[in-house]
Amino acid sequence: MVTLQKVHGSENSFFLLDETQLTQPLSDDQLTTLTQRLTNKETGLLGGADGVLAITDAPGTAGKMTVVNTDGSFAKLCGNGLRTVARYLSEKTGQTSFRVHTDFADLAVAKQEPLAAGVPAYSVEISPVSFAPEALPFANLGTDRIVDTVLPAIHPHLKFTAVAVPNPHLIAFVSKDELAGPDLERIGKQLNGENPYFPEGVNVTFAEILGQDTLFARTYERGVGFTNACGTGMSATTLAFILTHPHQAALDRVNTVYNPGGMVKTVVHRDHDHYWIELIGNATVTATITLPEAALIDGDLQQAVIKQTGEQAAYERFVAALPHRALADTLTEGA
Ligand SMILES: N[C@H](CCC[C@H](N)C(=O)O)C(=O)O
Repeated sequence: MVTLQKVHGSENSFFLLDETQLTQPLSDDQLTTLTQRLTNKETGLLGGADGVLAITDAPGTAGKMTVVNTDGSFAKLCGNGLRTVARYLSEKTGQTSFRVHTDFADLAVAKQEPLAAGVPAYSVEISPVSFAPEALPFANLGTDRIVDTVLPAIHPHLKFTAVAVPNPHLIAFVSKDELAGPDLERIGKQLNGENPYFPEGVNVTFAEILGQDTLFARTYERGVGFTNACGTGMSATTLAFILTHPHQAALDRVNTVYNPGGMVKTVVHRDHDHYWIELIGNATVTATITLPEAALIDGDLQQAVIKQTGEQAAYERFVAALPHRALADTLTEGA
């Protein structure tokens, strides 16, 4: 039998699968097929999800995280998901501070004080960070560095920042009306379909500046579409905030980022010539799913035994008490 978890960070939801339970790890094709099956909002389990987080052994770290978007594409990193993987590995190994392996870096993670009763929290390292065109990749935009830059091919007057953390992000600071308007979806769809600018797609975030060190972020994700939150997106956005609005944000200072699914904290650090971002937020397990290994491999979900954990109620109490809920509630994607 195999047990998966249904998890979320800021209501950005995933199925978490510890592949070390399996007689052999899944192939990339099997993981892609399983992800599309499990996460489908109509035919998947528990109303679907935004992706799958697969854990495998990795020498010298507590384990490796592989991220698959709901469309089956692989992602370089997932900030909200990494917090739930940190919790899973902490509870599995008893460690509270350790590293999780990804193809691009071994990332430091640590258990934090709960955000509220029944709302466990973890901090995770978001890195490596790069503004280089080949890191996103981007091309055909008339520049090899996009920081506070108008990109007429994408929007007539918004100023964008593009950064890989290491998955690709394109960020603009906008008004409240623009945040709720049609442009985010239009740009998200344009740059995640066939296009000469971001050939591998890009996560697009619009953020409203609410005050010093305080943002509201909404993301149209590569490989998913709108989600309630994007951890790497909120991390990249606070780096862009510091670079483009130096009177309202600063390195090594705590930022609060509200999103349709809740809230996270970030701190942007700079070591010599490179940035890294600390992302702190909830790691909630809403259910466990148990089924025979063969049924999992075959995508036969009929046999799945589902147990709710009861944690969602505590998370909803925490979110209900947050400021800016009115704006969030107008933007929440079905949980
Ligand atoms: N859609 C993203 C991966 C998930 C990132 C997001 N869910 C997060 O929390 O960082 C990509 O393809 O780069």
